Amino acid sequence: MTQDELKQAVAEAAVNYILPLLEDDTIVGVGTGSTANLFIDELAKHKSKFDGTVASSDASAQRLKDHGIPVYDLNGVDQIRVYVDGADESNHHLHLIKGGGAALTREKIVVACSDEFVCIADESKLVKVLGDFPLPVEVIPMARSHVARQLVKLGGDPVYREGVVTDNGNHILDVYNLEILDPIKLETQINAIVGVVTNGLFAARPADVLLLGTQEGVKTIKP
Ligand SMILES: O=C[C@H](O)[C@H](O)[C@H](O)COP(=O)(O)O
Repeated sequence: MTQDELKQAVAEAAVNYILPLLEDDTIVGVGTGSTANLFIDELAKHKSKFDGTVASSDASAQRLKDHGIPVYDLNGVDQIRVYVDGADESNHHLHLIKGGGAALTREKIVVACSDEFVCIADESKLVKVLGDFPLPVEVIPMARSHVARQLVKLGGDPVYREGVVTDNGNHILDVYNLEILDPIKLETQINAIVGVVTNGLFAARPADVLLLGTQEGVKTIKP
């Protein structure tokens, strides 16, 4: 199977995973990226079985609306039953790196409001140690150089993602050459730098389940 076929398989598996959770008043949290897009397309086939969604990006919100699926403002929603999203890397504890599509902050906010986080990814994303994928950090624009200097002190090589403005109006630094042996500690350290909005480590609140697309089928991995 190609990588795209593996992504399609996990998108379908995610819908099958959440179907028993859906009731008339259920709100589904929806992530961002190519894998999440396939999930949205599969979810649309069941749009009569739940209330609506909260999206983690303007792009996903638009795709959901194009399918006729209601998208709610997070501030008007009490409870998100389940959040489904892709990742750039996952270790075996389901600590993740996310933000390759610059949606990390809204993703982390929606995860924080969700009862369960289902991560969907093809097998190329599962790693022993996080950090081969450069860690995205969303920064307030005027703080970009200051934050970059602090990230160098933490051992990384930050690179400004030129031309990218997040949905929140901020910039992204991609931090190369980190060997992330303690993801929870590094997530906390980077978030403590003044000017950082958030970073792409999802370790303090990891995924609850990883549906991993492999050549042997979709595997369900729990920490
Ligand atoms: O900001 C983007 C998100 O964190 C994505 O979930 C992540 O980059 C994975 O995207 P894809 O499914 O396209 O590999």
